[in-house]
Amino acid sequence: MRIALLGYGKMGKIIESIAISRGHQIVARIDKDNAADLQTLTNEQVDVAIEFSMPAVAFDNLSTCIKNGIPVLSGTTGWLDKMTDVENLVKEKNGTFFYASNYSIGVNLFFKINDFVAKLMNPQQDYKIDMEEIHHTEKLDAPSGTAITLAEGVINHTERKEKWVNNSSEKTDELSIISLREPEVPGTHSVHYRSEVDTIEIKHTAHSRQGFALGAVLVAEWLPAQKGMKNMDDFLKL
Ligand SMILES: NC(=O)C1=CN([C@@H]2O[C@H](COP(=O)(O)OP(=O)(O)OC[C@H]3O[C@@H](n4cnc5c(N)ncnc54)[C@H](OP(=O)(O)O)[C@@H]3O)[C@@H](O)[C@H]2O)C=CC1
Ligand SMILES: O=C(O)C1=N[C@H](C(=O)O)C[C@H](O)C1
Repeated sequence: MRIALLGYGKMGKIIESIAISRGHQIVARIDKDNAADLQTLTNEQVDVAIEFSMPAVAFDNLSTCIKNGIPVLSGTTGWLDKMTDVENLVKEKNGTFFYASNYSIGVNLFFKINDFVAKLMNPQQDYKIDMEEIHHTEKLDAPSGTAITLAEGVINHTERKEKWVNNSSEKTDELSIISLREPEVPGTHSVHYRSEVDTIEIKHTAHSRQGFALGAVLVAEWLPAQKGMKNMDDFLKL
């Protein structure tokens, strides 16, 4: 398959090496210095684009691909306020777009575990719920996209929770997400249910970025045959 990489940083480089090891060809590497080259890419040169860039530029990158008829998957976090615009563009252009806050298979199983635990704990009012995410110090956004997905899972299944906040909170209707930044951490997420007598904790620890990158390449292999807005549940049939 002919792949265009949009964003050639930490993730772009690992995705490149996995894609090549699986027999694919990297036909474009778009980064800050050659960002204008994206305008010239067409679906005759590229089968799929993989976008891991930065919150401020992701929407423009994705829109260009959709306008140029290139199926595109994005892992960039911190731009989701523009998702409705992407949906409208995909409809208008009959395009193909895939988004996941986390491409690791393990994290997507963890999302399902999180939903199950939240449902089970919903009636247990003695437990206070809070979350923590830890990432490397270069991360631009907080809370992480993965933490937001987990928080949405908890809120959807917990009657007393209305919204998440990115600070410590004692309000019953708020779900607190604490974001910590430490050198070299690829991504650790935990959800805690704390009572006077015990704590129940579910936790996912990424040991490297390999799981995110492999997931993105597997989705890229599947995506060109799809149409419309797609996500990990469609891909994994979870
Ligand atoms: N969904 C998932 O599974 C995962 C998501 N992520 C997310 O992916 C994104 C990228 O992560 P990561 O690779 O670690 O970040 P990096 O900062 O290492 O890489 C981002 C790259 O984007 C480049 N860039 C800047 N402007 C543009 C532009 N206009 N077009 C294309 N590229 C551009 C940057 O260049 P320069 O440095 O020169 O500015 C940099 O090389 C983040 O939002 C992160 O949260 C990360 C891991 C997993
Ligand atoms: O920036 C990162 O590194 C990561 N970003 C994603 C997120 O915001 O959830 C996924 C993963 O946790 C690594």
